[in-house]
Amino acid sequence: MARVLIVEARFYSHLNDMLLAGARGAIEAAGHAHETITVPGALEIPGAIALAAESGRYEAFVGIGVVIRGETYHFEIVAGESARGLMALTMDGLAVGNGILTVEDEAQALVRADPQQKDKGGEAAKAALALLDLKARFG
Ligand SMILES: Nc1c(NC[C@H](O)[C@H](O)[C@H](O)CO)[nH]c(=O)[nH]c1=O
Ligand SMILES: CC(=O)[C@@H](O)COP(=O)(O)O
Repeated sequence: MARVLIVEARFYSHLNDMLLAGARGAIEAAGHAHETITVPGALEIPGAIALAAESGRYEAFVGIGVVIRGETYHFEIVAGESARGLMALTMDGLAVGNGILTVEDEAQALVRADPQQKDKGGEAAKAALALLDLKARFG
């Protein structure tokens, strides 16, 4: 049984609740354990995963969050840099799934957060577990 750490940026609680339900459901369906920690925003997710990875307590990680475009360039920074940070962790050999929604509006977020619709939380968890399987195969 693997221990999966979910790192959520709780910027929109109702959306995160759906994303977390999808991610947790996927992890439990695969027979693994999960723990969740919360950070202020998506920009803090990669750093939190890096810190947690150093503990050696977890075999896989899932980033969960929602970034909705506002009026300024900040959307590009938060969306792009959180994704870049997670990709850097993956390229460094960690099993990381990216469940950070980067969307234009809440309607787009709702469809993607809902486990009964696009289930991006569950998708991210499955991606992390797929990388964990590859680590076992190639490790
Ligand atoms: N606007 C959103 C943010 N912004 C906050 C940043 O992620 C970060 O916490 C801050 O810049 C301090 O470093 N975060 C989200 O997760 N979603 C947003 O829509
Ligand atoms: C993605 C964001 O940072 C966004 O929510 C911030 O809104 P604004 O660009 O209007 O400050």
